[in-house]
Amino acid sequence: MAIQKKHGKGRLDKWYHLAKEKGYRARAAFKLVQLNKKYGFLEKSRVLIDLCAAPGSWCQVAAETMPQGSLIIGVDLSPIKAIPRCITFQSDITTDKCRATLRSHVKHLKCDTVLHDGAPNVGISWAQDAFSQAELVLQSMKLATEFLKEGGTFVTKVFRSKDYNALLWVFKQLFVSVEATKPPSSRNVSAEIFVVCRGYKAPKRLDPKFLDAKHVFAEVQEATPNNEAKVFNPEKKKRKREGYEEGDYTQHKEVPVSEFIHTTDPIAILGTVNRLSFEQPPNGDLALATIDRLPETTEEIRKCCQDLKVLGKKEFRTLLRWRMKVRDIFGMSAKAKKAQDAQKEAEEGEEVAEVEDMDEDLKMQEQLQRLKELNDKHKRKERRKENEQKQKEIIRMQMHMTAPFDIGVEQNGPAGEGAMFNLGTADRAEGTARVTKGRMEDALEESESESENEVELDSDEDGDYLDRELDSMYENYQQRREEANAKARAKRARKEKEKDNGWEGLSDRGSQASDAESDTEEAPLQKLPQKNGLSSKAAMFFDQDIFQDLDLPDEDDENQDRDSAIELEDSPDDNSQTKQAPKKVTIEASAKESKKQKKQPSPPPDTDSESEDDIQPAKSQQPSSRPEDPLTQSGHLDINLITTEAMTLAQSLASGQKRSEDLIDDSFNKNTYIGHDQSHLPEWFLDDETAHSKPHVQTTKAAAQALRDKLRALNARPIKKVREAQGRKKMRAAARLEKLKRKSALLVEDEGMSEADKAKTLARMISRATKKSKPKKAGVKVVVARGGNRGISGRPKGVKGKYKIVDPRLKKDARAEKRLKKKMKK
Ligand SMILES: C[S@@+](CC[C@H](N)C(=O)[O-])C[C@H]1O[C@@H](n2cnc3c(N)ncnc32)[C@H](O)[C@@H]1O
Repeated sequence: MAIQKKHGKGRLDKWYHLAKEKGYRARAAFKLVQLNKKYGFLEKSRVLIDLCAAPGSWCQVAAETMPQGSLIIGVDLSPIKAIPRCITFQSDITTDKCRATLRSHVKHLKCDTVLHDGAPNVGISWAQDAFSQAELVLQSMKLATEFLKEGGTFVTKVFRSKDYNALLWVFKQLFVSVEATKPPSSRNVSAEIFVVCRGYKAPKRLDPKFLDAKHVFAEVQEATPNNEAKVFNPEKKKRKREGYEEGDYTQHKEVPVSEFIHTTDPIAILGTVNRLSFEQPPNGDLALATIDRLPETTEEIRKCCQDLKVLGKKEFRTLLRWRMKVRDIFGMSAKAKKAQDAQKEAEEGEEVAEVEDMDEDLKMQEQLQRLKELNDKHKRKERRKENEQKQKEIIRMQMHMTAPFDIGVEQNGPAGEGAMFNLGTADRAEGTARVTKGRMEDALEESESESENEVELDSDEDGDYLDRELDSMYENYQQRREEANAKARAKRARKEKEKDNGWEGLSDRGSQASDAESDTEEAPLQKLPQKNGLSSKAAMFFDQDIFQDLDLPDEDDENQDRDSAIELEDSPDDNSQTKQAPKKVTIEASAKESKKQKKQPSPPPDTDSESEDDIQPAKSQQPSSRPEDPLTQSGHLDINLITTEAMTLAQSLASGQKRSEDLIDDSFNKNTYIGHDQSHLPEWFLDDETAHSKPHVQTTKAAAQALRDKLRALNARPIKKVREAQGRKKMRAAARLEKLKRKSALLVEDEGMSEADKAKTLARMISRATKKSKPKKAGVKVVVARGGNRGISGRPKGVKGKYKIVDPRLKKDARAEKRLKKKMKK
């Protein structure tokens, strides 16, 4: 019998509930009830044998239906709980023992009916797996022929299979009437059929071939079994609707454990065998005894060996692992053999090259590989950091924030012990020129090629291991912050963009410069300002952006430069000029200007200076050449104060609290020029500095209030569209008035008209001209009865004035009607 889950689908059908209600042990009881209803054999029977009777529901039905005092004997592989008026015992119906027991119960009597409802339980217990269904039927029929009286009935279950016809043929030889039927209580999905054989012919002599499976069932070649699939995918086992394998009479296969250990194909054994036995054969097996005694042979292993058919993947793996261990112990594995050979050779005194086990070797290699990768990763990180530092230095140098000697360019030797970026090394490799040209790729290449040296140089001995740790921790912290905070992400992106832009701009400039001076390949530090005999440090200092804006007038053209963006007002007595100051000092404009200048690097400073000794900072651009003029086309200044700081400044300038010179003075502060080398400072420190180390700009309440008022007034203004519409209206009214004036003048001059008519016409014209257009009549609002408005009575929500609720189909229907009419016309 195939295993059926108690709570499987379809299991708890009406027959199940009915059986429970009636007190039958199985729903199968109704199959017999229905068969008997159709053929009526139970009522006539006095002696009945029920083969494969457990749990005993057929016996129950028989006991209920058969006449009082009838003999009912039930036999099964499984134990059957006692049933009133029934004799039951546990036995295999295919054995002689069972036949003998039956004989002992039946004694001299002959049976009226033999029932057989057996089905081998494949994969549950070896004993139940012994015979295929068809063979079991044949066995049961063998018993039936022995115990049935002439005219007796044999009821058996058969599965639809290729053996079915052969079985029927045999039945027909022995019985007068053979009928196959499927009672309603038998599930449709089940392949079972019940064959009711009536009128046993009771031949005096029965050809044994009739009951020999070999002769009855045709031999069918079996396909090669896939043992691995059986072992590792037991759950994928297909249910055998067509009965069970043939030709294998002893389906229960048992092999000694020692065979499993010895075999070269353990999976085949696990897939085909039912049990691995620890039982000693009659002549004894030493290997088996040893395996049995091994500590590796645990209780779990023994249990697994008991019944292989019920094992899962995990258990099979356990068994295979155990086999490997035992083979190692017995010296049967390749590993053990190698070790043995080595030992043997060593004993023989020969020189033995020790060959390590392959697995160990691999493990070692893997470990080494891992270590190497770790090391490489660390090195790569170090290199990246170095390159970043170099990049920063170069940018700073390009921006003239660092004097060459700060980074050791002016020195011939290395820049010192603790220098992060050793240009001396780069110089040796002809890298300085390229570096100063802004060719970062080259510098990177260079640094790559020198990576090994650098790594060595920058070892932990340099004492900055902790710094690096701190840096990496800070990097991690920033990453975490960026992940959690979109603002931080945006800031980072901005920073990176700025970095990129800055670099490109500088590269361009650098490349332009290098183009200009392309003849000299080796032009070290071409961009370093060397003008007017200034020391490179001084030139660098005055080359900063901040000096580009500053137009220090020459004594000659001092008076001509009054139109420059920031005008120096030297004469406080000149009131008119002082009053004009806020207009002339365009804070926003100059801010924009300086920003622009930052973006567009100023052209190289003029070297045609007259005096070589004078400190001659770069001239600022003349107003005419400025891309943005603070004066608009209308001649007004484009002043747009949008920050409190700007407003404060403007107010203080307007009220005379501050002069433009003060502004210039204020712009020189500790944050203006970062002359010192910051390359050694950690990133987290620099970040913090950029965030907080800024000049503090004073703001006043009055400025804030003025800005607020300004914005309020701005907000109170109608929007452009409305203003335009209002203007158009005014224009139209003016045009109408003009027309009226012209007409009235003509009217007055008309002599043909009486004064009364003139007055009338004039009044009409005036009333027409001043007549306001009637306000549009509020129409009826159409509300479609859809969504929340469906089926409502009363005013729909949010609808004011007149309304009409319309059906959503109204429009479509109206259209359809139109269409129909059109068709009809045609
Ligand atoms: C479907 S059940 C029988 C149900 C039973 N007719 C009833 O009314 O409860 C099939 C039974 O056949 C039994 N069986 C299978 N092979 C057997 C064998 N070789 N000898 C005895 N019983 C066997 C199984 O133990 C199982 O209990």
